[in-house]
Amino acid sequence: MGAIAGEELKKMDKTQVHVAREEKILVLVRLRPLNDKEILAKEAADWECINDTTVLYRNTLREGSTFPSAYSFDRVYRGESPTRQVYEDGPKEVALSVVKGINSSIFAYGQTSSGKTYTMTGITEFAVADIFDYIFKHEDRAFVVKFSAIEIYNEAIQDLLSPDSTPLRLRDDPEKGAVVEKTREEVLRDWNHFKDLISICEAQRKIGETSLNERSSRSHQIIKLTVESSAREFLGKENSTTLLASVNFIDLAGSERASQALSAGARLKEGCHINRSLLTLGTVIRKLSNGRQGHINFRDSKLTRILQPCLGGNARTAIVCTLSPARSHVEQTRNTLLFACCAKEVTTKAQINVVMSDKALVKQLQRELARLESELRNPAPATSSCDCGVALRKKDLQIQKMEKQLADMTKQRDLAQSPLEDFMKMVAHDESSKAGTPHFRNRANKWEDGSVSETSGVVDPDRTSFISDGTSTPQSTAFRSHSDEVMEEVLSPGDQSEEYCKEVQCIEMEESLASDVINHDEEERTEAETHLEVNPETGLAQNRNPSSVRSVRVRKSWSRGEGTSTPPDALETDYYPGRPEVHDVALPGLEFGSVMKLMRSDSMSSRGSDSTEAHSVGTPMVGDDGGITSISSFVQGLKEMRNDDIGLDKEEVSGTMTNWSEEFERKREQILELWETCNVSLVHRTYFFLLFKGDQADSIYMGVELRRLSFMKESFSQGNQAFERGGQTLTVASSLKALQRERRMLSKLVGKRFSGEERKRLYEKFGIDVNSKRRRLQLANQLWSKPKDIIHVVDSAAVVAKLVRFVEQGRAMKEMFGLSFTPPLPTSRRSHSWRKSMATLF
Ligand SMILES: Nc1ncnc2c1ncn2[C@@H]1O[C@H](COP(=O)(O)OP(=O)(O)OP(=O)(O)O)[C@@H](O)[C@H]1O
Repeated sequence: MGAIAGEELKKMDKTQVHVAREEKILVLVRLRPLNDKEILAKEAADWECINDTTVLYRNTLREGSTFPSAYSFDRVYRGESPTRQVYEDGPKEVALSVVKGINSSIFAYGQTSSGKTYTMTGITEFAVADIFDYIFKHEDRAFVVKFSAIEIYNEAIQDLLSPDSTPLRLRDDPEKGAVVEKTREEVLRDWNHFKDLISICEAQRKIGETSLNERSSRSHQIIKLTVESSAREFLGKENSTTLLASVNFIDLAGSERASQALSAGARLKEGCHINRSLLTLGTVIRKLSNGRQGHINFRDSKLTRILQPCLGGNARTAIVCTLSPARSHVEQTRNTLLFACCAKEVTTKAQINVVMSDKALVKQLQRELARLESELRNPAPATSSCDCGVALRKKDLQIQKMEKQLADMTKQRDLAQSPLEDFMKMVAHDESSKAGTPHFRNRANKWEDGSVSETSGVVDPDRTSFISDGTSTPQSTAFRSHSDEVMEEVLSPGDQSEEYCKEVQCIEMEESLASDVINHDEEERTEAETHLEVNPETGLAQNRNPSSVRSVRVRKSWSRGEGTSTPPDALETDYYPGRPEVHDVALPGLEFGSVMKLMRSDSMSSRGSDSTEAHSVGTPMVGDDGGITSISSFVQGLKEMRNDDIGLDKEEVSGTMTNWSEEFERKREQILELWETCNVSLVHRTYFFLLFKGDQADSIYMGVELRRLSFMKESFSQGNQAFERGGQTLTVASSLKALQRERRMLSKLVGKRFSGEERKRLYEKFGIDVNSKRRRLQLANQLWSKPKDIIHVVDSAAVVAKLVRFVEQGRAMKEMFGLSFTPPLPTSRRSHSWRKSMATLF
């Protein structure tokens, strides 16, 4: 079967050619008169058709019922309405669709004894008569009408034309749906033949007596007429086509209450099957009426499988719902009406079914092909405008796609730019701070000249500085820990405001550290809290809750304060592809590698410095941002210093070579002391100490370090600023302040890097009471504090190395960084016990 095509179809008038017409199921309601039994029982007729479409429940005794009393359908029929009228008003048109190649179904639904068989018998006869009539009137067409009939009895399919009671099988056909196999089909010859076949069916159909119906149908009966027709003029020709459709006349068994039908035994069993299959039908109809949402359980009964095409498929369908008006059946009547209400919402999609001969099909396809080829060769104006439309639509799609790509790329660019812009702002701020005009603003708190809003109360646990409301100047509210007090005299107002800005900028990075503090054990919490003790001098209150510290943290800063020369390049490892991860020394919160890169490069250019920050060595390695420099930046700084003319000549180098072992010890002692005097970063000391252990190739670095430190010491002792490379300056105070900050940062790592047991051993080793408060800070303060005690030095280096995740790899590391200045000479291994110490310490 297929769509309408072919010569023959050209003969059909336009109204006949409806392809896949969608329409609602036609629903009629027929009210029968009270039967003799009901009259005898003086039953009241509670239902009445008040017009052609509405049936009304008239029971004054039941007023106040929640059920509706009026129901409307396509047509309703009162008891005295003849079946002919019922047929003519709707089922006729539906049934006669079959002669035009459209499948159709008419079925009766209702409770037992409501008049289904009475109605369907009439409708079937009228329809067949009309079909015959149509055939007689259309002599130009050759018709073939086939008759078949089945019943579904107790969920078994029986052929009503066959005496064989063997159940028929139901098979799923991909095109036709459920097909009953081996059904006997009779070609109808005439009216009489039809009547004979109907008689056979009536004789075969299971009828039983119940208290409600003497001749109660105990099965669902389906009479099927299949109508084929072809135009006579094309018969036998290769271009002939055939219209093929079926009409089903379905007389359902009636729902019944066992108590009312007084059924028992076989009747009761039949009733169960009937009710179950009708229940499935009701469910299917209800789901279909809801718009086919979800699974529809057609396969739950043979009835619904067979009826599937009638219920929303390729068929026109009419349902006649039959009712008993008797008061005793009011519930069953209501159920029927509810079914009818659902059914009228169900839509079917019928189409004309055309069967083409193979030859006709080939010819049809050839014609279609020729037409398309001709269109291609000679595009009509209409066609070309159509092409233009298609091209335009394509272009539109392309534009839409490109616009989306553009939007995505813009988003990506903005994402990449935002950290850069942030940094630019910071740099700008840095510059303006230097110029003495601090004007930093952060998201949470508006600062002007270093003040902060009342609600914020920013507390930096590291600097233990407190910033209060606008009435308190940074100077007056500066709250310092004991270690910061020494800085008092060196902080100018400008310095302070800049420092505050930087602190806020640092907050984001420090947040991770703070959260470590918060999330660690109680000991850690105690330390963090005691860190924020009230300044007894100012008596200013402050927020001591670490979580409030976190809440105001805003942004990481990569700028550095003056006097702190450690570069903010803890992620410098990004510039050393392939470097073992173990060399990366970065504090928590420094995982913004790409951001760092951007900021770093921009920072340098904005300052007009020639890599100043990356080249500074030896000064405290924790900047204002709290970051600890990486080993790579440390090495970079060493190389720069080595390459510069700092007064070392070859004679000096070669002279020291002669007795290098002694020279090394001597220089190392000096360096250790100078580190302490000049407040050199503990991380720097650790790197240097662990990298340079006595190889002659190290001599140049030892010399450079010694000279640099000596110069620094001299400058400090004269009260001058020690210069750092690139114009950076360093004072005793600023170097000490940075060193103290570094100690605090390191103290926060103690809980992360060492287990509880290891910490306990460390406290004991460094003479710290394991139950004392702020013992981690005590430990950090102890590190590298005894330059003359080599055991202490070795232990300190081991602790710091672990805190910053530096793993000494001796020569391999140095060579990797290209630190050998002179060709390697035979090494005289010193008996430094640091390795041993590292192993036993933790
Ligand atoms: N509209 C009607 N006018 C007059 N008599 C009717 C009408 N409808 C039904 N009857 C009569 O009511 C009785 C029951 O009808 P019928 O057998 O058609 O009911 P049914 O719904 O098919 O019952 P079941 O489901 O038990 O088979 C029959 O005697 C029939 O003649």
